[in-house]
Order: sequence, then structure tokens, then C-alpha cells
Amino acid sequence: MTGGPGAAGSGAEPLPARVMWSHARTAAGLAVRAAPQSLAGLLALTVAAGLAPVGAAWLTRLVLDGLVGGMADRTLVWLAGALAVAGIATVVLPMLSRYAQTELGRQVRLAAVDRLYRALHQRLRGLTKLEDPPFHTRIQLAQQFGSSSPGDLVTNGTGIGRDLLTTGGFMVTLWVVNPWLLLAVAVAALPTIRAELLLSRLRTATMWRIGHANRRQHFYANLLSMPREAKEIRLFGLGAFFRARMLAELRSANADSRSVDRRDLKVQSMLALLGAAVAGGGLVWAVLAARSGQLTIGDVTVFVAAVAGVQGGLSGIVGQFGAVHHALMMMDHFHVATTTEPDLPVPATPAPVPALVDGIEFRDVWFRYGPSRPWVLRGVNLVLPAGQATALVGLNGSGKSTVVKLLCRLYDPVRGEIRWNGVDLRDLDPDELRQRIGTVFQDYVEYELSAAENIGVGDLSLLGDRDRIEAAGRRAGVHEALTRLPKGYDTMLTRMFLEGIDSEDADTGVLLSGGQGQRLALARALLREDRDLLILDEPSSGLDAEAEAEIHSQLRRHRGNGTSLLISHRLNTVRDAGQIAVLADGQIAELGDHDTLLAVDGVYARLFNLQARGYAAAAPA
Ligand SMILES: Nc1ncnc2c1ncn2[C@@H]1O[C@H](COP(=O)(O)OP(=O)(O)OP(=O)(O)O)[C@@H](O)[C@H]1O
Repeated sequence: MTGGPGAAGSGAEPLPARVMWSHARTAAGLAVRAAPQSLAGLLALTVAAGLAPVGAAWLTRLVLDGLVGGMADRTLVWLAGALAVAGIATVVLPMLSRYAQTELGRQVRLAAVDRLYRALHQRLRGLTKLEDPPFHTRIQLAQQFGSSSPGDLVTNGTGIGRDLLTTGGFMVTLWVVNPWLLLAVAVAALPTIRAELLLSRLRTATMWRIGHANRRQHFYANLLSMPREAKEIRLFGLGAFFRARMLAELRSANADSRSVDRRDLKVQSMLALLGAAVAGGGLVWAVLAARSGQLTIGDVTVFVAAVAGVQGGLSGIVGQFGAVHHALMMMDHFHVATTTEPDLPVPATPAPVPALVDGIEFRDVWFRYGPSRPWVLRGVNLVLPAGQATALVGLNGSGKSTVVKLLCRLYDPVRGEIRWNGVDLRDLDPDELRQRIGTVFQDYVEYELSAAENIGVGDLSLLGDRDRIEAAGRRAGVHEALTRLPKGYDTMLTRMFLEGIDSEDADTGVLLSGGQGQRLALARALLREDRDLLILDEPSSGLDAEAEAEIHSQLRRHRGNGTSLLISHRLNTVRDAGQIAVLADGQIAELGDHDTLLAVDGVYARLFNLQARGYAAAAPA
């Protein structure tokens, strides 16, 4: 769904003229807002550059006819001087306008990229659309538009303006010399225009198809070059397998673009031949006409210049029109991405997010990841009381992380509601809600930033507060490890992206161990420890048993009466939680504290006893 005009459904079919115009206006609006002065300067240069060749041709004619016809020396000198100036302008003005085009293109590109990412950030506040493959391809094509097409639009758009002026001027010239030739040149240009439009559509449809192949190709290319994946790729001997898949994607993309290039070549060659035939015929006529005295020498030169000028101008216009058409079709992806309906509806005046005094209630919550996907949650009823730790346990795939994502309002329930202190999450602004939550996600991110920044991004207002960052590092049990790094907390946690530090020095960037990385993510969440809700989705799965016990006792001590949701498969780490909820078959199957659930002798008791027996069996006799 889109918010504005047009936008082809699949992204591959031609766009109606109305939509094209609308996109052209949007592009012009971008340029006007991005750099009004550069745009005004470029327009002035374009007019001058467009008319300079016509002026030079007419002056040449006057000079030549003046020479042959015995014009006064003084007038001839003036004309020759003017011709010299026009000649210089013909050479210099295109260079200046190219510079101005590039500069304006840069500024429009900046504005386009800003608009795209601002829109993505403001409209896509959940995950649904980002996880939708066709929309994701749209975003990629919109990014592609943002990085090159604004410049193309400026260059080709003003190029068309310049060539229109030049062509118009030479057409008038041809009209004066021989109207029939003007007609022949114009008619010869018509198939060119039609062919360019068709080719442009073909190119855009091909890019859409290639977009999918390119994404897969990049995925395989990354697999083959990223250190994280390298272990498995080497161990399982997957290099040749993934390389073959990558090359297959590349070959299919190549085949697609090759077929368009071939059609391009065929059509362009035919059109060039047609143009050459018209020009050649015109030249023969002009020579014969000069011989019979119908044309002067000046007429012949201006005629030759005009035929070349009109043909060059028309083919320039048509070629650039094709490029503009293509950029506007690409702009459709930009338009769709920047005007897409928000994935999380937010009321015009969202309710203020109240402090969590009572708790959070799941009321008959149903959820699935798409209309054709199976239900993950089938009527979950659960209260997370304020001031208490709730543990959520269940088998793999039972929906625990889904509950976390719903709590953070990364999706809305399909049915039912989640109430934060009595207010439906749908009535709240997701950003404000998230301000009140600290989370360690199961698939936490290790940013390619310094260790301090990796913790600091948990609360941007504390990014420069080294004391708070180190305190969080201490509580997450990662402080010692971080201080031992080559540059302490300022060490970059990457070996890939060493900007601003000594890339020659291997010690300047490091990779943390899995457990250390997890502690770092925990420290990031702990920076938000004073928030109303702390969610820990398997925060200690990578930690050794001692560290895990230590972290949980730290959390209990520091959180005190805070509200938290803990998810863990190691049930001994959640046995102290105020209540334990067991998620099974999309519902809360059991609820109570550890002792109650053991007494119930259900799923929890079975899992707990299984783990306990495992530890007992492993212990030395
Ligand atoms: N983004 C997604 N798109 C589609 N399906 C998803 C997505 N995320 C999870 N699922 C599916 O939803 C179900 C529940 O997944 P979820 O991650 O919530 O389970 P979990 O209880 O946290 O599992 P685990 O214990 O393995 O972490 C699974 O069947 C999973 O395949």
C-alpha cells in the first residue's frame, strides 16, 4: 500500500504518465529544496550552453558570407570577435554546466537519502514490512535510486533543457534554409523516441528482476567473505557449494541484462543508420543547391551545422529522456518506500505512556507472522505484575521471543490486546513505550563500534558518561575483560571497520568471545536498568554456570522490586522468579512459582527434573 499516486504493484510494469509527472514534480521539489541557488545557477548555464552553438553557427554564416560578399573590415572584425566569444562559450559552458550538474546532483542525492531514511525510520517502526521480501527489494531499489538517480535526473533533466534549446535554435535555422529537410530530420527522430521509451521500460523491469538475484548473490558473497561464517563454511567444506550458487545468481542476472543490452544495441544501430542517411542526403542536396546558386557558402555551413545540431540534439534529448524515464521509474520505488503506510498504526495523539504501577496484561492475544502462516500465539492470557520478575519458559519455537517482540510493540497482536498499566499498547507511541523498556534480545547486536559505545548506545544520553558505562560493564561482569583490551573501553570491537584508528596495528580492533559479547549486550540493557520493564531473552545462554549464577544474583539485587521478564532454557536460573509461565501450544499452559509448578507435575516439572537429573548424573559420586 502506498500513500501517494501510482506505484506499480509488482514494481516491474510501466507507470502511467500521471504517476511519471507526479514523480518528476517530486524530483524537481527535491532539487528546489535541496539547493535553490545551485539550481538557479545551473538553469542559467543551461540556457547559455544551449544557445551558444546556434549563435556560433549563425555568426559563422555571417562571417563567411561577409568574406565572400565584401563586407566592411570593421564589421567583419566585430563579427569575428563575436564568433570567437561564441566559440569559447560553446566549449566552456558545457564544462561549467557539467560541474554545476554534478554539484546539484550531490546535493539532491543527500536530500533524497535523508528523506528515504527519515521515512523508513518514521514509518517503519515495527518489523513486519522489513521482513516482507518484495518490500525489502523495494527498499533496496529505493536506496539504489537514492545513491545514483537524483544525480542522473539533474544531469539528464537539465541536459534535455539544454538540448531542447540547441535543437530548437537549429530547427529554426533549418526552417529558414529548407523546411523539407527539417521535416525529414524530425520524422527520423520519432522512432528513436518510441524506441528509447520501450528500452527504458525494459531496463527498469530488468532491474527489478535482477534486484532479487542481486540480493541472493550478495548474500552468498557475504557468506564467502565474512569471518563469522568462515568457520562453518570451512569446516563443512561449503565454499564451492555457495560459490556455485552465487555464480548461478550472477549468471542469471547477467543473462537478463545482456538481453536488454543486445536489444539496445540493435535498436540504436538502426536508428543511427537512419539518422546518417538523412544527414547524408541533406548534405548532397546542400552541395547541389550551392552549386546552382540557391544557397550561399554561409548557408551551406550553417545548414551542415544545423543538420548535425538537430540530429545530435534530438538523439541527446531522446537518450536523456530515456535516462530520465528510467530514473523516474526507479523513483517509484523511492516513492513507495517513502510514502508506505506505517506498519504500526499510531493514533494522532497517542496516550502518554504511564509509569508501570499495576503491570502488563496479555488479554486473549493471538499472533502469527502473516495471514498464511501458522498461529504462534493462540489466545495468550497473562499478567506481568509490576514489581515482580516473571519467567517465561517453553520449548524451542513455542513463541517466547514472539511475546518479547509484542511487548516491545515491534508487531501488534492479530487479535486481543496487550495492556500497559491498563492502556492498550496500540494507543501508545512505540518510541515512548520503548523508552520505558530495557531489553537483551536473543539475537543481540554487536556493533562495529568501540566497547564503550557498544554499551552507551543502550541510552544515547549516557554515551559520554564513562562512569555509568563502566558501572554497567561491571554489573554485567565484562568490565575486567574490557579494561584488558588494547585501548580499554575505547577499543573497536571489529577487525573489519577500523576507521579513525591505526588499521596497521592489529591490536587496535578486537573480537570478543561469545560470552563476553553477551555480557556486553547485557551491560547495554543494564544502562536502562531504571526503566519500568527489563526484558532478558536468554541473556546468559553463552555464559559459564558460575557467571550465569553471578549475573542473576546481581540482577536480583539491583532490580530489587523492578518488573522484569526473564526467558531462559536453564530453569535453575529462573526458579526464584515471582511467577513462572509455561508457554505451550500458543497458550500459557502453566502459571505459578517454582514450588507450585513442581507440585502440578506438568511440563515445567518434567523439564526441570530432566535438567536436574542431568546435573546429578554428571556430578562425581
Ligand atoms: N520473523 C519471523 N517470521 C516468521 N516466523 C517467525 C519469525 N520469528 C519467529 N517465527 C516463528 O514463530 C515461532 C515462534 O518463534 P519464537 O522465536 O518466538 O520461539 P521461541 O520460543 O523464542 O524459540 P527458542 O526457544 O528457540 O528461542 C517459530 O515457529 C518461528 O519459526
